[in-house]
Amino acid sequence: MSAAVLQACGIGASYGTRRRPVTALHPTDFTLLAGESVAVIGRSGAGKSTLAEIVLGLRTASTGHVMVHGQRFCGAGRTPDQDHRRLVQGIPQDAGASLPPRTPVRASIERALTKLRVDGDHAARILAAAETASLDPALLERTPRQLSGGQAQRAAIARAVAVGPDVIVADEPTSALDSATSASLADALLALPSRTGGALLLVTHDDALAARCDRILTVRDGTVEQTR
Ligand SMILES: Nc1ncnc2c1ncn2[C@@H]1O[C@H](COP(=O)(O)OP(=O)(O)OP(=O)(O)O)[C@@H](O)[C@H]1O
Repeated sequence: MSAAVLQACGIGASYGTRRRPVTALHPTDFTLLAGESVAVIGRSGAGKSTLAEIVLGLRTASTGHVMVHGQRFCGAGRTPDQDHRRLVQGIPQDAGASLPPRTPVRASIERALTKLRVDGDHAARILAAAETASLDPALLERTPRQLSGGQAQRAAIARAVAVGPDVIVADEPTSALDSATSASLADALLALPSRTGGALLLVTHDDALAARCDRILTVRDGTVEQTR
């Protein structure tokens, strides 16, 4: 059996004021194993992005904590340490959210590697990540504005992979693409766990895409159920 790479232990989130909190995510537990893909589905407003943002360490949980390889990654009132940020990386709905639009992709990835204190040969890492993301390496010299939507999403995948995370969280990464581009990007995404040895948490409204994942977490009104 594969090892647990990420454990969510009672993570929950609320908005509003301390006196009048509104629960967006009830305390929830789940585990991601090495090499597996897990879909997160549910209606609009159910709490999927809230869940994804907590796992990414972008949003502070109001309860619980997240462990990566048995070490505390983030928790209630606590964001990840700079040294740990690289462990979980995101692919957003729109690549523009992770890549500056006017900077060549290679330079943006290089900057991320430096900021996250990733050791080793950065050029080799970037090339290998482009290959994993099925991104033509020539496109690394272009800015996101000079790429199609699908190419820009592959560049965002390459950025996440180059960092060498244990977990990749993708929040509706195909929703802005046409169906053919979306299908080929889905193939690249679903190949990530076996190519990187890490886990993929994939938020999606696409039931067919979710069905291709190893497991499915369904969020209903802030409550997470494991439905497969
Ligand atoms: N910053 C915020 N302040 C107040 N309420 C918020 C905030 N962010 C999210 N919410 C609320 O929390 C709930 C969950 O939102 P979330 O974005 O996680 O849903 P979602 O399932 O990702 O929806 P969608 O599929 O439409 O992206 C919603 O009711 C939303 O209105």
